[in-house]
Amino acid sequence: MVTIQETELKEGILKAIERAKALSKPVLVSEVQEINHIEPLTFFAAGHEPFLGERFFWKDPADETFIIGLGICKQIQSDQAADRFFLVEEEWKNFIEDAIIDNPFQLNGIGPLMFGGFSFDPYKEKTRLWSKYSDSLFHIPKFMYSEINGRTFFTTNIVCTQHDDLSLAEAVQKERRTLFTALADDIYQEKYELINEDEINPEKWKDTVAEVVNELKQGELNKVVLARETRLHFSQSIQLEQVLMNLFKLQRESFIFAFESNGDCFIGASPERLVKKSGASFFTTCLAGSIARGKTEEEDRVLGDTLLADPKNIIEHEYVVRMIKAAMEEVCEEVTMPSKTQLLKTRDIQHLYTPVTGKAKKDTSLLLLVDRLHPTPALGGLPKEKAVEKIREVEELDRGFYGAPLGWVDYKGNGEFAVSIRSGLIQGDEASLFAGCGVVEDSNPESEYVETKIKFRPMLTALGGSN
Ligand SMILES: C=C(O[C@H]1C=CC=C(C(=O)O)[C@@H]1O)C(=O)O
Ligand SMILES: [Mg+2]
Repeated sequence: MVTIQETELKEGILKAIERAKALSKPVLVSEVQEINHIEPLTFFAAGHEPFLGERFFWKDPADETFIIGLGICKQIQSDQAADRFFLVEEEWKNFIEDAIIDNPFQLNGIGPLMFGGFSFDPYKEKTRLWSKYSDSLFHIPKFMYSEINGRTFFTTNIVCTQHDDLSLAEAVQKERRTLFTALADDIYQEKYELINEDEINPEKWKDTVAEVVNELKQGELNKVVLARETRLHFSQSIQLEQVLMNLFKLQRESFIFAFESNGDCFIGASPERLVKKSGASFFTTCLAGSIARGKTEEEDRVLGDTLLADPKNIIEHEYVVRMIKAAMEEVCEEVTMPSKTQLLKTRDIQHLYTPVTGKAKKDTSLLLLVDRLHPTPALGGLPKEKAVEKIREVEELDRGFYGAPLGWVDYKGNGEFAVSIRSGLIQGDEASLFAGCGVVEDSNPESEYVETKIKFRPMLTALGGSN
């Protein structure tokens, strides 16, 4: 059994209350302790009772970083479209500025940290589908488990006001003890079955692809990514723990994420990094151009070679490389990337892949890079603004958080954002899945349709819908 030490939480809280009085504003106290290993999913599941609707889960493709948050000690939320990345960063900085932080460890992803993301396009007309997620939404958890390069940590975050007293420490310690006791429980399991899949207007979607191809031929636009939705109905409420467990088993080489908000949950397994910051180093990814996996090793290799040599996919990928390289060169002193395009393979699909790294110029923040990169031509198109306008005009779908930056930033400014593809929105006994594809001059609507069908597969399988 994992135990937690009763620490100097009281001292921190007393200090924070004093500071809250002096500054006349709430003050965060954050305490980090190194603990024994806990299965990340067990930790997430232990929050089922006390923190349902207030949890998040994050795993990176290399299994170097697992971050799971339970409860919300502070929310950063806005529907303001202009300067949204900058505004979130400002609010985050203000919040941690006067915090009392007890963290003796020099690692990223522990201590005060905000987790969340942004909508794809805050200027797109909203529907009810995404009513639980504002255009910018971040949670600072109450309790957080981090596994960083094999070491495991527990963070407690408490916001103290001038009206609080020491009873706050007792309440938090009690909550912590209850949580650690729940770790011994079995993961709660429920039997739910897919009863019906409703693809939203596939024929109309193909017509839109054809129309956009015609426009691309006229030359003003080079590429537009078009996405679509499929709606699933289940026999009873979908059990998130189960879905996460399936993603965990089947999509290990991807980012795996879940982000609950007011009863809904945005969840997925994305192979695409938007950007990671560790000190002055930035890591980003060009991922575009797709083909199916083979049934045998030989067939898989042939498909991979076909993809690497296919002119339509090469150009689809090249537009992404061009844009990301230019964006990185603007904010970095040096930018490194391999000269040859590589393949990235997940269980259901393979992609053209070019990793890009850079050493940032002084004072370049993670959210500044997010602003420069989002949406890359892997989700928007080229030229960026015109492509996003085209999507806004022709796409039926309300993308919400799909295809947008989702991830975390810690109090030192380090963190990581994935591009939240291969994802879905779970709403009780229903779910919407999203998938898109890069439309270029040589695109064929039927093949793009088939490509999006493959891209639904990771989530569909995790939900028990196909294999
Ligand atoms: C838009 C999606 O994938 C993007 C990422 C990789 C490959 C893509 C493609 O080949 O079209 C897409 O640009 C999605 O999965 O919904
Ligand atoms: Mg494609």
